[in-house]
Amino acid sequence: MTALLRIASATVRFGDRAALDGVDLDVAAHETVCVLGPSGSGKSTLLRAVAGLQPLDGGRVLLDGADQAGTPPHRRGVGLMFQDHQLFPQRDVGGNVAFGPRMHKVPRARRDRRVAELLDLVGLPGAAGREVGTLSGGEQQRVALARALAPEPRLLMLDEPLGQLDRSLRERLVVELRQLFGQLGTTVLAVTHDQGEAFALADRVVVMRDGRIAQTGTPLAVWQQPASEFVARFLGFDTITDGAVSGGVAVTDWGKLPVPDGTPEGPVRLLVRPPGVLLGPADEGLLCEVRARTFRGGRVAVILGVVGAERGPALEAECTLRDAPAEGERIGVTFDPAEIVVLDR
Ligand SMILES: Nc1ncnc2c1ncn2[C@@H]1O[C@H](COP(=O)(O)OP(=O)(O)OP(=O)(O)O)[C@@H](O)[C@H]1O
Repeated sequence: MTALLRIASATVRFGDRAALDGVDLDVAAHETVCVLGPSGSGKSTLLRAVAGLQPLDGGRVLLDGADQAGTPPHRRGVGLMFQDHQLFPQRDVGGNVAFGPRMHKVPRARRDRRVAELLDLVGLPGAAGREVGTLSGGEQQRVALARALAPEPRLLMLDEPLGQLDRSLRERLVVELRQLFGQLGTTVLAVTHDQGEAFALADRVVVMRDGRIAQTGTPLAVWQQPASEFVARFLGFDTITDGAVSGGVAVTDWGKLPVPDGTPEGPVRLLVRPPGVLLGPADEGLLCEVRARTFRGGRVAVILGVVGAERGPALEAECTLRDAPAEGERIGVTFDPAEIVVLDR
């Protein structure tokens, strides 16, 4: 199957620094791919290169198999929605949404029908006559989305689409967006620095670092098996330590940890995901003391120090509020081998 979008060895340099450094990425039709990464990792440059707003210094961008070199942005059939969605303030909602179809000389009656349909879809039925200045931030975002969808782009690209909205609104909109893209069969390439947003929206996530792809996979696969320390820390996992593997176990600051079958002997870097840190009575397993508790939604992150190794790295467990031990309490820790990940160095 041909990818709808193929990015092959894409390279963009600013001076002697590569903002994109040989990036390869395919996006299939109807797929939603979210590009994640810290500030400056090249996410926006990647979108701009696909849109034709940023020339490549090397490599190619293909849409439906056709090399886009020399094709100007407005002929690529891609829709773009930026963080500062920049609605036209002098036009009403309908005028904003109809902008693309008008440029493509779509007849008025069809245009009006399309505007009404799209406003229904984004949850703003009947809003065509409203002034843009009277809309809330979330409503403006929806209008920007309807405007980007109006010309029926073969690829929709979103740059921090929900960036400026408050968290609860973002969480709601991201669910709506996912439903909407599923319903329309839209192919989406989105950029965000917010992992929660990416994981909720994407069929596949791509984590970038310094202009390169650090990891790509389904949200679940990346979450459960971060490939490297960089990806693990970017996702917020800090329970990482060195170990020495021998005979199927790793000797670490946290005692002997089971490692996955096939892990080579010798030094390793290990991540213990919080669900793999199991709490029990103080006389069983590794003796730890609760240093702190942090509330995260309905769960509690329990930060543990190993008794007798106070300077060693902290462990983090995850509990329900009811099961969370109190600060200062001593408990015994055992480890679930399924949650131990060997990281690439
Ligand atoms: N026009 C430009 N001129 C010079 N350097 C640039 C230009 N555009 C981007 N860069 C540099 O390229 C690198 C990648 O930038 P890019 O905007 O793609 O990152 P990003 O991952 O989207 O970051 P953010 O999350 O902060 O938007 C950065 O180091 C940036 O400073």
